[in-house]
Amino acid sequence: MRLHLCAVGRLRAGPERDLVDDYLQRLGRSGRPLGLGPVAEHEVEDRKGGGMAAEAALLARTIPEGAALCVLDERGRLLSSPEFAQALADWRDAGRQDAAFVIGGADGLDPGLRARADLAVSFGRMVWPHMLVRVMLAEQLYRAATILAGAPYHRI
Ligand SMILES: C[S@@+](CC[C@H](N)C(=O)[O-])C[C@H]1O[C@@H](n2cnc3c(N)ncnc32)[C@H](O)[C@@H]1O
Repeated sequence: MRLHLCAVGRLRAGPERDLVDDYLQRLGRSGRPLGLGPVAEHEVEDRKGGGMAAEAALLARTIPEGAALCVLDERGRLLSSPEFAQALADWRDAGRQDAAFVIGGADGLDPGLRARADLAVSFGRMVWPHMLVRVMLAEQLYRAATILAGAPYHRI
């Protein structure tokens, strides 16, 4: 199952970029034997001030047809890392070819896109900047792969 990180906004060179690159590289290696990956990042930017709806239209173009859709949203479900890993395994085992993980922009995610999601995941009730959410998502995807592989990275 191919994995897609779809985000509003560009992650410029810096510590967050380095962390995302590191976790995605590790995910690429750990995920391959599990049938998870490759991982692709898609960044969109609406320069015309069209708001959430315009961003949703740009994001929608990056989400492959039939992909399992997971949105990141502070109003979403609070999952443990093993529960998140299980969601990935369930989509893979159900024969999904793609899974897309979507991070919104400054105003959040368009309600229509949120309504389409198979899963809305919250990293807590506080609002995080989109670039930190991308780092945390990359780490949780890598952690999920290690959990599914039975590797010792996730110790609890
Ligand atoms: C700066 S936040 C936007 C917050 C916006 N006020 C809202 O209502 O969604 C940018 C994006 O980061 C993600 N995000 C921020 N905090 C989050 C959290 N606690 N859990 C999951 N995703 C979060 C969401 O995808 C959000 O659209």
